[in-house]
Amino acid sequence: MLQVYLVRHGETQWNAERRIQGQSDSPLTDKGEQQARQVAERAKALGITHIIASDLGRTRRTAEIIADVCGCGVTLEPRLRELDMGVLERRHIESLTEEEESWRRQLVNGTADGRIPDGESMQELSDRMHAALANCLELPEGSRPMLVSHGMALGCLVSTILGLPAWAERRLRLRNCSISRIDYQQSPWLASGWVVETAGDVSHLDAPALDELQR
Ligand SMILES: O=C(O)[C@H](O)COP(=O)(O)O
Repeated sequence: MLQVYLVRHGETQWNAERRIQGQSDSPLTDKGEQQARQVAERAKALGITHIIASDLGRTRRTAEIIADVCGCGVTLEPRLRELDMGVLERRHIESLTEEEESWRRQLVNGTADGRIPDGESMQELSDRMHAALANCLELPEGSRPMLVSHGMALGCLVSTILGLPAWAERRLRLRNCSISRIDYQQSPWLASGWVVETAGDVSHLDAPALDELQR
């Protein structure tokens, strides 16, 4: 049975400032670096063999820290990027006009084909995340990969594995440096294929990220 571990990157400067990132980027905070080091220790204990990361800076940095401790390389996978948040990227979430907030709420409240102007729909996000995940099935027998990605991207992947439509209301919170596990299996008691074993585990972290305090 193939186990795939999913990690959201460490806390960034814009996470802390509640600024929309999407496919724009900001550096990890000191806490984000600390979180990444704690994920790395858990990854080593789990016997992670491959680190596959979104090519954005915050995920690359998180992956590098994990890979250094696990002694493996990092493969960059652009399909693991965060949802493209279009014209609202870089904007502080409290600064949005009513119309701009309505665009963002379409993504949060579940609207088929909802998107921010110049951005991506949740269905488009789901399609590319599942394509990136499917590549893990090509890894050598006995591999144990860890995918380093983003909050909405991983939330969409886990939700769709559970059978929700990509545009379903967002009700799964994945904290910075949380670890989720999905298995590809043929158990007689579960649907064949991908199943969710754990979601959003933060037991390896010793301090909440700012976004936990803000929400
Ligand atoms: O700000 C965003 O774009 C997302 O809501 C969170 O993205 P992140 O997981 O890359 O921080």
